[in-house]
Amino acid sequence: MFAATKFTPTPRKLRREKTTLSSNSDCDKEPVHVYCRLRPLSENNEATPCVKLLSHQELSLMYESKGIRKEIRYKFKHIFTAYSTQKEIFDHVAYPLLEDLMKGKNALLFTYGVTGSGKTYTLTGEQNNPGIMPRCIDTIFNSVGEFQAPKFVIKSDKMNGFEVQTEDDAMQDRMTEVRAKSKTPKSARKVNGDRLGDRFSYANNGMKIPLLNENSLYAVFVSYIEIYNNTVYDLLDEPTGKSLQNKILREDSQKNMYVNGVVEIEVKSAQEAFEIFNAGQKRKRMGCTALNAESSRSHSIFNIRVVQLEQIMWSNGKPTVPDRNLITVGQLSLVDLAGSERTSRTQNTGTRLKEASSINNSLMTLRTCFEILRENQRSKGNKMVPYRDSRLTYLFKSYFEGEGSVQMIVCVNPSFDDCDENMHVMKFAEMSQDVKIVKSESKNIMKKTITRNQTPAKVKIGGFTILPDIPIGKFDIENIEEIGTYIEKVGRALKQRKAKSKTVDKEIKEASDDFRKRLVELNQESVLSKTEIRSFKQVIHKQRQKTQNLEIKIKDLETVNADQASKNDELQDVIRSLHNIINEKDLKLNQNILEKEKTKQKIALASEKMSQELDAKLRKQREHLNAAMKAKDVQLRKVREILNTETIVATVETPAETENPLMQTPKSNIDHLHRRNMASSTPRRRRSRSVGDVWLEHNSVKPVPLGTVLQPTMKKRKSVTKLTKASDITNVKQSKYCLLAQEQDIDGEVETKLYKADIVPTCGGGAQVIFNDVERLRQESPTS
Ligand SMILES: Nc1ncnc2c1ncn2[C@@H]1O[C@H](COP(=O)(O)OP(=O)(O)OP(=O)(O)O)[C@@H](O)[C@H]1O
Repeated sequence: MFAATKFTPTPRKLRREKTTLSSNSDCDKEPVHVYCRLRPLSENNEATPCVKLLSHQELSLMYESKGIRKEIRYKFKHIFTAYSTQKEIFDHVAYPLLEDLMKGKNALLFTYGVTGSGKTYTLTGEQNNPGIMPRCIDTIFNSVGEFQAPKFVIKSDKMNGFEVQTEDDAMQDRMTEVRAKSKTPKSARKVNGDRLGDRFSYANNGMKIPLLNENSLYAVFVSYIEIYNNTVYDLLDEPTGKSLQNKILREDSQKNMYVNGVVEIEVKSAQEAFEIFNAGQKRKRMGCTALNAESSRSHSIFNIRVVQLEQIMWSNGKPTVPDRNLITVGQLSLVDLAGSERTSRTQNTGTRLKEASSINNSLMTLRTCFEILRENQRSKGNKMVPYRDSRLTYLFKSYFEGEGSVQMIVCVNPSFDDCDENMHVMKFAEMSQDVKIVKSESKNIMKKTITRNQTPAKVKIGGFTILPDIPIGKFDIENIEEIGTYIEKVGRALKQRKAKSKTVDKEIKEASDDFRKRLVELNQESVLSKTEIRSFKQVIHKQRQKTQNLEIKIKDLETVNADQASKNDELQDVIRSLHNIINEKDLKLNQNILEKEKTKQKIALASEKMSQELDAKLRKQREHLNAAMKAKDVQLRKVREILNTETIVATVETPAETENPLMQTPKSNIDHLHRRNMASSTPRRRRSRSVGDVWLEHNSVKPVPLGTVLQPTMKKRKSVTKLTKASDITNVKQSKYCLLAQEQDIDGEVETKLYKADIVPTCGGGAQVIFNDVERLRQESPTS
């Protein structure tokens, strides 16, 4: 039964799907590199593009919103213009990935963009203008050249691992392949190996990657799969019937995703690789849409794996695979994503519509995964990344969660028709640049090569064929017959010895060969063991160094800790003394508060006493003043009574005064009576009872001239328009007050009112205004 060691590439740390948290520090990570490629505008497009290049790393996208032209800026690692060549893109983006690949590192490169934006053109290119993939193949084969391992020494186990077998076994496999080929009719020779009928080629770019280790042999493997309507198909698989069988995705023991049972072909030349790619390309689902005559309807993934077999022995210019060797595997996945498309633009229906919705769904999941990864990395969160929502993201999980470089080329058609979709693409691209991926490390794995029929070399010690002895006879020297018989015996023995000596020689030669072989084996084993020991020693040395560093760090930390502890003690002392000071201050403060309280109480008592005394004094003074006021009021009343009596007397007794046209308002009932008596005999006249008085005439507004016959007599008067201060009234010279008011009645006639009053001084030094008369002067038109 076939027996071989299995190798699974680059073991990575165990990862949980749910988390992005790993022990890797940020310096072990690098962001997703995002490049942008602008394609030339197609001839039937408008002359002005919707993209303006600002620098090699920045562009602005013009768009219209509510009739207003706006622009948004986006930044990329590098922007390739419509004039950039395929070679420039390869040199800038893919060549560094190939350098890593040859060192056993992993990388994922994918093109992303709107349908028809140039993703396939960038990745595959055209026969006379090859894209990234053919250039990669050429560069790999130019580099490995004569350092290729004989075919089938390394074999894919179709489970993401490799088997290493001896040259003899590899030779047997090669013979089987030749026999199988000769039996297969030419028409049926499709993918595996010979595709002579399909001479698909690209011009060799002549580029090389300097090899690090010339004691290594290399084997290049390719596989080609597509994800169509969220189902995985192997494009290099033989179709069962008309269609390809769908494949399932699996995780290997190292938690790396792989396509179960995928056909992985060892290719020995670039030409062979192109033919295999071309065969797969023919099976890839393409379709004609309104936006692209050759639109990819699926996501396609072309995998290149370079396996490096180290510690090869060279004898007579030929490599020999030893029993044990170091093996390194690097993987480059070139992914041509199907383009996002809006049904409103493509007007797809039926199958195309289903394809479009599946494409858009998987791209949406890719965006969501990136968003959550970024969010988790930013907030150190642990949100579930929905890799399993789409086969595309599930397959790439190893890259996003594990190790490797992830690079994206965003393809942009700068037509205004694509503007809206380009905006979404660029938004995603910009966001992706924030996602960080753990850098890939090349790792060597020690592998033992086991032959299928392993029979360890045996060293023959002893047990050689024994030569017959030469008989020693006793005979009589004179007896010739006895001598003859003895000679015959010796001759026979010699003959036998001679016959057997060849066998013995052969046996000795075999034994010495075995011994030499065993010695070589032991030597090889000791060399390998020495290498192993050396590598173990290196590991131990590194570990020791790490331990020493850690010990130094621990010591440093302990010192820092001790310093901190002493500082802490000092600070505690300071805190304690501060507490004491605070307590003392608190005590003083409390005493002060107590004293203040006492003083307040004293003041309150004193002020209460004083206010009581003042109240008593005030009460006495008030009583005293009230008594004085009452006495004065009595006196005043008496004076007023006397004055009133004098006025009546004066009005009755002075005849001359009856002719006086002065109007005087009667004050008492007596005066009224008197006036009524006079009305029948004398014309209605009024006069002031105090001709000599000084009037304070208060005209708030300038009065309309009266123009009447009867005029108020105020010989001595002081006219004011406003009473502004108390002295206007209290002036002792003024004894009369007259307020003049005019108003118009409904007929437009003016009525003048004179409100007359006495100004009586009060005992407090003020004055009382006592109104006692109103004179109305009213003019009436004879017609009214
Ligand atoms: N940089 C370029 N220079 C010249 N022609 C280009 C360029 N990019 C794309 N094209 C042309 O544009 C057309 C569409 O390109 P391509 O098929 O690569 O688009 P795509 O993004 O892969 O589309 P889909 O997502 O539909 O598969 C092709 O005819 C291609 O030759």
